[in-house]
Amino acid sequence: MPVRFRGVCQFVRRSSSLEKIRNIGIIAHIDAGKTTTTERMLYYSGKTSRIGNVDHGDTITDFLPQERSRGITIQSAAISFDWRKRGAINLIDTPGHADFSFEVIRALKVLDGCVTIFDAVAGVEAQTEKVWKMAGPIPKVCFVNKMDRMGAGFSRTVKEMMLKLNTRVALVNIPYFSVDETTREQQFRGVVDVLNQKLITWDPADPDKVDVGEINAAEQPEIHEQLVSARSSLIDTLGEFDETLVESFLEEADGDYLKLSPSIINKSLRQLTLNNIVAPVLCGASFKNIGVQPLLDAIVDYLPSPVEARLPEINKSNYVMKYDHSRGLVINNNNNLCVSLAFKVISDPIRGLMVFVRVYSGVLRNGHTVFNTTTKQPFKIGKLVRMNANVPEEISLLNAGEIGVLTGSSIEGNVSTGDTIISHSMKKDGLKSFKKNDELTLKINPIRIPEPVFTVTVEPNSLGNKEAMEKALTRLVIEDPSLHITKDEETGQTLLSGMGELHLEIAGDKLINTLNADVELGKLAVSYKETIDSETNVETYADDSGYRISVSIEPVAEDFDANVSSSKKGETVYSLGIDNNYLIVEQNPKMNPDKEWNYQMSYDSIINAMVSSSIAALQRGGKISHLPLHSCAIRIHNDWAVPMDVDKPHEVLTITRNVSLKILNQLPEASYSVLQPIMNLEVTVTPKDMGVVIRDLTADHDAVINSIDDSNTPEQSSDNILFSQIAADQYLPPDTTLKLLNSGDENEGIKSINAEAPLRKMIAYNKKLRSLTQGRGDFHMYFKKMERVAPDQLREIL
Ligand SMILES: Nc1nc2c(ncn2[C@@H]2O[C@H](COP(=O)(O)OP(=O)(O)OP(=O)(O)O)[C@@H](O)[C@H]2O)c(=O)[nH]1
Repeated sequence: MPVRFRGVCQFVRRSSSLEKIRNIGIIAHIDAGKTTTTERMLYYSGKTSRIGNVDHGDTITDFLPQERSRGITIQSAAISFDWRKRGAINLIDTPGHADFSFEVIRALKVLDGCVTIFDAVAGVEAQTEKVWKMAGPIPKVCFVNKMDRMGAGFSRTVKEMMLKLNTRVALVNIPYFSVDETTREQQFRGVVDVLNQKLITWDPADPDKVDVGEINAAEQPEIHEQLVSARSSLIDTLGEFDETLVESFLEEADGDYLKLSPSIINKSLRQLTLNNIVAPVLCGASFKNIGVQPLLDAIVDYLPSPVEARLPEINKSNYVMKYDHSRGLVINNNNNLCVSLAFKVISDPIRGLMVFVRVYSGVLRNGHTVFNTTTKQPFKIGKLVRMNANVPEEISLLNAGEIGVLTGSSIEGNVSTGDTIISHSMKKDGLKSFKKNDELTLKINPIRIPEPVFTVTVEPNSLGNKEAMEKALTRLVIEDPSLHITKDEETGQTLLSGMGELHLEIAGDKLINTLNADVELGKLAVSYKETIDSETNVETYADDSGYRISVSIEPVAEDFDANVSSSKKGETVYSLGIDNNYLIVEQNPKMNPDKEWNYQMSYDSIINAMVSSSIAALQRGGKISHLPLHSCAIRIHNDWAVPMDVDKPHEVLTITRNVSLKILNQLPEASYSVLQPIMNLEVTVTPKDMGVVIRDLTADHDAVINSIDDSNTPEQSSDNILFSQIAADQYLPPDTTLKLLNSGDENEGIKSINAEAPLRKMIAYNKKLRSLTQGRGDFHMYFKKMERVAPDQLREIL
């Protein structure tokens, strides 16, 4: 499929002032319309000359063959475009399927704002709730999409937003319907612009025809009444938090809701959105090309520029971080300190390794030598590019606040997802100007990797293929760190673990068809783990050459937070990356890297050796079934020491590993437990199917039912009593086409069953639900926690 970007030269993008840049993501439940909306944004911005369609497999951002054939987004795609000279938007279209949540997590790490899309028929769906929570304090604009569908409910969806997402809303526009002359049915035609008091309608036959008209109170009394109510409600909401707006309302507008100027409302709404106090809401039907231009305006009007975004979380509490309007973020008062985060790595068959980075401070330049503070290695940047989905555009530099890609053979093996990169903004080889134990140890807090719950065995089809298989697997994990490779110590088999059935299916497909590995994948199995229930002994290794390492291992809680614990005086906690495992190093005053360091080995290489050996020891597994250990912390006590004259960390690695294995072995089998993944389920069914589905869930799937809600009216909890009151006070226009398709039949009053169940009981449940409900039921499942397996179930599992 030829790429259809408009314009001849895509290689020069005007450098935009920082205030105009918007680094945003589109997040939502699967199928809400993220890719369809992105495609319209590209078209209306002038970036493309034709509108692609998800259902025809020809959109810009879903460019992987698997995405095009399945009609779903699998990986986040980044694209940059300008909007009416007002904004330079860097947009990441994220996947909605729960199995690809890591793609959303890593995109959110580098984004300043997001657009959350809602399906107006389905309302606030399970994965939308999840990604909304994941986005946390990131400012959000909401878009109620698919307003053209039968059963769409704008107000019902907005009410759900308040109740399920506990957010205050500000209706920027509300839907406009008119009667179709041939069918005599109400049809979604456009929106009422609440701020500018205009009626905006789109021509269904021509995507470029938009009509902006006045609203005449005498001729359109109903619409006018809705406009007055919506505007009053909007101003009242903003007024609760913004005294300046109230003053303008009383003095300049004489208390008349229609007189307050759009610019004053906009300014107030922008500030409250940036502070995450309210979420602006708009509506449309992207598929019908309705409502996308106002959404683009809202992105520029309400979402932050890189000089207004929240500050990155770094490991240096003593560093000052300040925004400068021309330079962007300045860290540690050093204008030349360029700090970037690698948030995504892909290997392209033509261009080789490509590393997506977000520059937080300073300027990242082509050809400069940079320092990876995670691996402690310097390397040279080859080319810098900006990606337009899968089409690169060469650039010479990236300013603070921008997102781009590092390419070239010199980056190969030097940078992975989550690494922090430091460089000098002006000098090519300027690393010497940074202090070894200061700027060069600065790290942006790591990207959280979610728990893998499913595993498959991967076997080479012939022994000669083993090396190629391992190489391909390493490549796979470099691109997607939510996939994990481990070895079964007993059978010697290679295991590939991931977040769900689809995740592993796609990974297997990529391994065989893209990375050309000649392998066989085994049957899907649940990832079980073991943990320890009590602390081990403290075991000390000491010898005459100067090594002294005392180790003990302790269980940690499921919600253990390494960052919080690290702030405890006298110890540093290092996450081991997977399985909620950690290394805790107690400070030895005699071995302080911040003071004079006279050792041949660097402090970091000692810690790296301890981390590697801790991972190896915990992977060796527990005593019940040699399953990898989970929720454990290896503690290095404060008497540790290494010889001054040894320059390789090999001994540290061996000693830590052997001592850890010894103390784990001393622990009796009764002190070990097996853990299994427990999943949250949300099953949506018609009342007719509810009985049979609940019976099946409890009898056959060991599910515990937590609640049964009307799918669109969340259960009342103490958390949302406040928001129930807020929802009751919020003006919401009548839902014009609320009637469901086939209304009057059993589809009315869809119920949502919220339950939890062990993952091992839920394999292939989708297929079973479809057969139980003749295809009417829908189901979503995501990881909740690891839970100890009761002794009577152990035999069944093992
Ligand atoms: N009727 C209607 N259908 C829409 C609209 N927007 C999207 N769709 C359809 O909804 C389906 C899903 O659209 P996508 O854009 O792929 O949704 P998505 O949120 O990107 O999906 P994932 O990335 O896979 O999570 C497709 O069949 C679209 O044609 C809309 O405004 N109206």
